[in-house]
Amino acid sequence: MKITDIKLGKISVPLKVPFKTALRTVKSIEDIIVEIHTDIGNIGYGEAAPTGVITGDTNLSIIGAIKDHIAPSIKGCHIENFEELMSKLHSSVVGNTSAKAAIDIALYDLYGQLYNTSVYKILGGYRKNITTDITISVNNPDEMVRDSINAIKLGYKTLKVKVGKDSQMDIKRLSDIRNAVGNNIDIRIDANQGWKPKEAIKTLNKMEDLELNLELVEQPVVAYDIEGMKLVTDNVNIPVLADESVFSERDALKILQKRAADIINIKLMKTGGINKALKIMTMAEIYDVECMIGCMLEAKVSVNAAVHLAAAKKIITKIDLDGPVLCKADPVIGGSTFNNSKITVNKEIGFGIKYIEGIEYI
Ligand SMILES: C[C@H](N)C(=O)N[C@@H](CCC(=O)O)C(=O)O
Ligand SMILES: [Mg+2]
Repeated sequence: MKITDIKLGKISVPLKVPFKTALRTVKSIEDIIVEIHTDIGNIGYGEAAPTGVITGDTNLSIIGAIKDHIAPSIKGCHIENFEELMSKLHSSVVGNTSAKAAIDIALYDLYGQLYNTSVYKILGGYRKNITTDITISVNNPDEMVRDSINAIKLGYKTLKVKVGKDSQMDIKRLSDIRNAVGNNIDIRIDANQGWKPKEAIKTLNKMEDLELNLELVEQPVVAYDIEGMKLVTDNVNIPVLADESVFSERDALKILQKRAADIINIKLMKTGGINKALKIMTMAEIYDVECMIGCMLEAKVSVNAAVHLAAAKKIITKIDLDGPVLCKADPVIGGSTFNNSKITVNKEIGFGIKYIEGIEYI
């Protein structure tokens, strides 16, 4: 199965409500779709999300990286030579992890098609069903309480509450939400790099004193401050999860060796796809550290790939794959089933993506 062409397009999918974090506010998903075509008519689908404030990737940089660097290095190659393809993909250009993720996903799709097997089975086939949390955007406390109650009515048992804009107000946000939802709901919080290390320690210890019963705190401090994150990890009881601090295997190794965080959040847009994510998971296994699998604001093509990875691997114990359920509509035909918090991995060959509505080809 030989790669003959790589086509690119854009999709635009409005969100149900604006998505707000300490880093950005977004009203719609504007992602790049990749189609890798082959000489025998198979197509592999991938998706890249332009999360400039986290990955540095924009739609124009994604298009440029694929057109100018990645496509020329993999066109004409055979899917059978998968290891070689991965090596060419990752050495074609530095950085550009979202562009690489889209290509990696499309290549895994074709690899599954080549061997007539669903990707999650090739990767390990650990389980068929997973349960995601849902993000509660950072807003005024009343709005966040309302959004939390609405999420619980839909059956969500875990809320991922965005904080990090004002630590005093964050304590009120969390107190109000915990009061409103009771103690049977898991609450994890994500500061998206918004606090200073000492501020994070003070805020998290206060939240503990108030018995807010938080499952974990995600990326309390700025991504590059590994010492600061370790300081937080060593001085609070709430488990610390490294998100923006871990893109590469080297980043993960540093965090693991220093014991700077308790859990690692793996996202395909940070690792550059499944192949690199697998290496981070193996390191986490060696250090006996659990992993979350997360997503950026992504539609179902790339989130479906993350579902396959999560379904395949035991080391992933926490799921944050709510991208598709935050959207007003789903333009992707095929793939896993998203029924609010319940996700069932699909069994079709490859990733099972059949068609994507409304692609504007570039
Ligand atoms: C969408 C997911 N629940 C999430 O919060 N992901 C990121 C932020 C993604 C973005 O800004 O697109 C995270 O920080 O965990
Ligand atoms: Mg995060």
